[in-house]
Amino acid sequence: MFGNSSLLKGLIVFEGLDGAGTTTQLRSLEARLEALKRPYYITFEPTDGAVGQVIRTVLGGKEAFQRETLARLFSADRYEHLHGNDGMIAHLDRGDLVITDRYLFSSLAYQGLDLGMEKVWEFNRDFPLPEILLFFDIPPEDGERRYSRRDSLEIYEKLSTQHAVRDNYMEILDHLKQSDCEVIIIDSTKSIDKISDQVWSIVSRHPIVTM
Ligand SMILES: Nc1ncnc2c1ncn2[C@@H]1O[C@H](COP(=O)(O)OP(=O)(O)OP(=O)(O)O)[C@@H](O)[C@H]1O
Ligand SMILES: Cc1cn([C@H]2C[C@H](O)[C@@H](COP(=O)(O)O)O2)c(=O)[nH]c1=O
Repeated sequence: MFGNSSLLKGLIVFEGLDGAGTTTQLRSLEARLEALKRPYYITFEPTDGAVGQVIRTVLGGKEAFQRETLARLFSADRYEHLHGNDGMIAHLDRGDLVITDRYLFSSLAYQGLDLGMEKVWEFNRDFPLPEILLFFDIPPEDGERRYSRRDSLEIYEKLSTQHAVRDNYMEILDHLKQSDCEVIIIDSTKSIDKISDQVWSIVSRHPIVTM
């Protein structure tokens, strides 16, 4: 896994368990990039495109697909997210710093639970790796406390599942040592402001922000 993958300069990925705080940190990062008037594109997976909307019905429990169908849908959504007309590559070509909330590592960690990571990798092996991966690390119990405040839960938001997802993420981070992707682990139990400062200390040194 990852050994022969290419790297997309200017692409930063946020990953973590449910409730790790990636949405909160993306908002904070967006405010800082906006204030500095740096070129950026903040995005997420599953996307709000046609395939992403179908995926959301499955995550919400309204629709049930075969496990492999779901893994292939995430991969199809990602293809469009990356290569679509207004996709991540188009933004990178325009000179934007691109930050996405979740990417192929989520497929490996979550769909890997049912199918095994090697099988999921088959559907994702052609996607390039990001330049930087920020992994927002949180004990599953803390994540659960945060997402449990929501009105409705999604299919993966169960404590036992989150433990298994975290194990998969740890394996993924280990595999990434074979690649040129820079992996940074963020302690997501810290305060929102402290994490925001740490994220900014990493992102603000990127050439697209400093130039
Ligand atoms: N560092 C933090 N300390 C305490 N609470 C936090 C922290 N970061 C986020 N939260 C709170 O936890 C909840 C979940 O945060 P957020 O939506 O950012 O997580 P997420 O990683 O995007 O979750 P998911 O992937 O499940 O959508 C929110 O109520 C948010 O205010
Ligand atoms: C991209 C992607 C996501 N998932 C899962 C992970 C989360 O449980 C949800 C997305 O929820 P969020 O609150 O919007 O972060 O979907 C997945 O299983 N596989 C994937 O590839």
